[in-house]
Amino acid sequence: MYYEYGGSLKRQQRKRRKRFSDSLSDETTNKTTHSGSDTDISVPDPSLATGSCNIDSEREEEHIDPTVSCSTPLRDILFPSDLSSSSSSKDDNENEIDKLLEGVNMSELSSFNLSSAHNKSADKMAATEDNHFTVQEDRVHVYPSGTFYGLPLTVQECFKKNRGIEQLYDWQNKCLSLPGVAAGNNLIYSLPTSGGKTLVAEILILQQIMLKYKDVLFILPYVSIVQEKVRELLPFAEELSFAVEEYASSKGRLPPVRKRKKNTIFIATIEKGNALINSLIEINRLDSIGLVVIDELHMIGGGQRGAVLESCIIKLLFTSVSVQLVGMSATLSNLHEIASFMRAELFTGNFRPVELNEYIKLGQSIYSIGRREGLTSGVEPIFKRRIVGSLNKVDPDQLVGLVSEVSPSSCLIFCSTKKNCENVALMISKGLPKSAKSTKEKERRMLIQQLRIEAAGLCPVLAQTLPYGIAYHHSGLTGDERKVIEEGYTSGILSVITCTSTLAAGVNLPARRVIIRQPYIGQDFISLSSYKQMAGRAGRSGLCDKGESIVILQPKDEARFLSVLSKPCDKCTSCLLLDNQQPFTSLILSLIALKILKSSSDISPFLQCTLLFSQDHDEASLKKHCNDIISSLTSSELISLREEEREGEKIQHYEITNIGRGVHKGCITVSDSSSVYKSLQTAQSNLILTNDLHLLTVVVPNSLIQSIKPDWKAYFEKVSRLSPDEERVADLYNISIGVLAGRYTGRNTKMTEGDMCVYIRFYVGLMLYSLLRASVSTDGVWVVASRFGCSRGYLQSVVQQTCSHSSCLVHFTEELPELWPFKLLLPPIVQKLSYSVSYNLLSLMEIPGMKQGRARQLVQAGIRSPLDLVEYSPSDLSKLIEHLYVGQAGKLIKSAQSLLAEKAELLEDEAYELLQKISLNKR
Ligand SMILES: Nc1ncnc2c1ncn2[C@@H]1O[C@H](COP(=O)(O)OP(=O)(O)OP(=O)(O)O)[C@@H](O)[C@H]1O
Repeated sequence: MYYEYGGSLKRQQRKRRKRFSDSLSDETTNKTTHSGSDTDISVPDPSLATGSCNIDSEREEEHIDPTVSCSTPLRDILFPSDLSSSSSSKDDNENEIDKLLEGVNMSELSSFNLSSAHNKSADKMAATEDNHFTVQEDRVHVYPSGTFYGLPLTVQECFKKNRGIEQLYDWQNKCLSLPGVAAGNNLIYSLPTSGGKTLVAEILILQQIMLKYKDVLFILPYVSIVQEKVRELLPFAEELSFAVEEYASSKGRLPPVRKRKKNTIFIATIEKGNALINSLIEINRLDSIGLVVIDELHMIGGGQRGAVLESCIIKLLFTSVSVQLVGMSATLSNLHEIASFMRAELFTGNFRPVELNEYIKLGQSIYSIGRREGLTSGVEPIFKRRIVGSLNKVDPDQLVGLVSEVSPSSCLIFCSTKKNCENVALMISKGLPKSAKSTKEKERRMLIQQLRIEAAGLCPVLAQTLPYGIAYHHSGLTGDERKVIEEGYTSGILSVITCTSTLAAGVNLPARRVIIRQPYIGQDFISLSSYKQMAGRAGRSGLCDKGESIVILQPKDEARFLSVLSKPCDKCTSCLLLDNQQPFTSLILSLIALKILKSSSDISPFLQCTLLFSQDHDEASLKKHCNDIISSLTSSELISLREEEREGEKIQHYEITNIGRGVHKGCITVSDSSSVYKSLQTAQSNLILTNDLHLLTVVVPNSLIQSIKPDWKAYFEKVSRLSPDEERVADLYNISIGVLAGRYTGRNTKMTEGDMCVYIRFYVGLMLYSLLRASVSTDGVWVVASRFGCSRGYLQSVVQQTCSHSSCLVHFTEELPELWPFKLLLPPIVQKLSYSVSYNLLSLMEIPGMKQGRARQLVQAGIRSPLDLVEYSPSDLSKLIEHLYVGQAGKLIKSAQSLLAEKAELLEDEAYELLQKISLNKR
């Protein structure tokens, strides 16, 4: 079935024209009453609507639609072009709209591939293979002149000023000019790493925020990337007057407070994004979201997290609210399948602004990865050159030579293990000539100082490598250490980073040369998508004019590596049926809780919204899975059923129970639900609150218990030194010092699986407890990690996971009145854990970019809160705080100011929302 671009465009034009006309008549007939309660000022606001100017007229000035006449001075500033003087009459506006929507022919898009899987405006329909195909698109959407893709020219200025971007790449322009994209259809686009995909998403986001006045959800895969994106968008938010909110780790309010004056970009991890969508569906506010952007869409095939992402998309497809979905990826092979699932237009290309040359190194020779003339399939090495210098025992891969060749340009070296990263960093620093230390000597000394102060310590390996401009980077380092190293590398103080594969996906650090030391990640052979992620870090526009990647191969790995390269990228398959269909079970429970899946008659349309269905098409077997799940949810009392007979057919109606709602709200796995409930019930009848040890042991997530191997010696020693109050907690869990001694000495190793879980739970509880007690000292995390025989980064990740689980338990217990004490006791635990600092630092740690060491220095100088901090000028603060440079001081003060302004605005918005509810109730 061919997708009629022209035909559908006409329909969209008519629809859109109607929308614009409606909004125009609203504008002209009732200037003060807008649809949507957030802009309805018919409700009096005694506290805010005083004075000559009311809040909503301010809002109108801030959000100007270029297609609508407006006489405010701000419009003239934002749209200096002829548009600002367009007539306000409805007919003229309709003509203007016609002009905006008119498509014109364009030359062939030979290097791009466009297809459409589904027209978003069409009714929900079964996604079948023949719904999509590739077409040569011959029409483009033309944006009004004097605008930047429909946006005010200030947006263009912002990109120039903050990113140095003068002009869009040809593909970016073509993608944004697709009529379907401009009309709000779903979109998937796939280009190589560094192709500039994010910019397209950002322009689409700004169009929603500034032209359609909708909020946007931007889903990114990792906490670090979310935080980086928040930092990147803050200057835009300030200049263009929108809000940016972080939804990662313990941050992000559910449901979000509705803002009156601004629209918001919620930047979220997959899990938080899903929770945000749930919360908005629950309060009937999903329509405040106009667009959901998903970066690294291939994550959909990535196990449990992939299943959460798929569930999130399914909810958006299955609700009646229309939200535009945009997904991007560099490594998706079954794009058509995913596009069919997401009912999305597809745009693919091979553009890379900076050339990437890919090599392999075998022995002393470098080969280009290529296709020799006449070769019909696969790739093969083409000899390029020999590396000068002999192989030696210390540096058998000639890494020192490979790094020196590009020095002082940047180089990333991917290693298969964390230990290997440290060893390679040390080896290279020893192999370089002493003179290498003289480059950027002062800056490197300052960086070392920064690690000591802000990240609370300097590890012996980094102490040796940093003077040479080399660092290692992996999950064993604390978040603060990683941040300092990343900043050092981005600013050019460091030129070499040895890292594990997580850096390729989790941090945006480009390099002139990327070296992959072995084609392995841990024990596993490298996959094509991991290779592409790593190699793709080489060469970024603005950084260098070309990039190179070199994979070091041993002869035994050569054939296997070349075969990986010649295969297509990994296929993304649905993960809903993994782990005994747990994700599918959670999704169904969630849909019932959200009242989207109400009865057995909704099953079929729901299934057709799943990736499972797009990939499998076997509705009968999927229905069977659903029915099994419904039965198991009923027998575990998470839902209840009511049967009805309609026209001779039996219909089952689904109803969520209290515990079911708790499980859904707390994002608890259904299989864990009864054990979580029981453990809270048991704990409640014996709560020990004379210290935090009991509560901390209660909130340890089951998933952690399965992955931790205790250091039995440390465990034994710790338990032997417990205070009487702490011993009472150990007794509650039946922790025996004799058993611990047996494990430690290797004599008594027998233990049931259940007992082992209890012992590990208490062990993790002790780790967290020790950390909170040690947090009064600067190096708490270092001391506790070494005491428990783990890395400080790992300890932080244990804290992070426990924090997330504790937040889940708070939501779980909120729905269960019988577990009321936890609703009150857990939030302070989450807060303490999330920063792992003593109470007196908590307020300062809320400032974005604040590191623990710096917060301690500030408190010692009498600055205890963001409010105290904003009293200072950058130069005074710099004089007061040792090793804080004026620039850094200025940044901290600015962050504190933004935080306070944000909090004040939030309070205002909350008050307004409350007043609005009161006044509605009175009517
Ligand atoms: N039109 C442009 N002109 C100049 N630089 C650009 C342009 N578009 C993007 N860039 C820059 O190119 C770099 C890579 O862009 P971006 O991060 O968007 O790529 P990507 O395709 O999203 O890569 P990845 O798959 O690694 O996330 C960034 O530094 C970005 O600012």
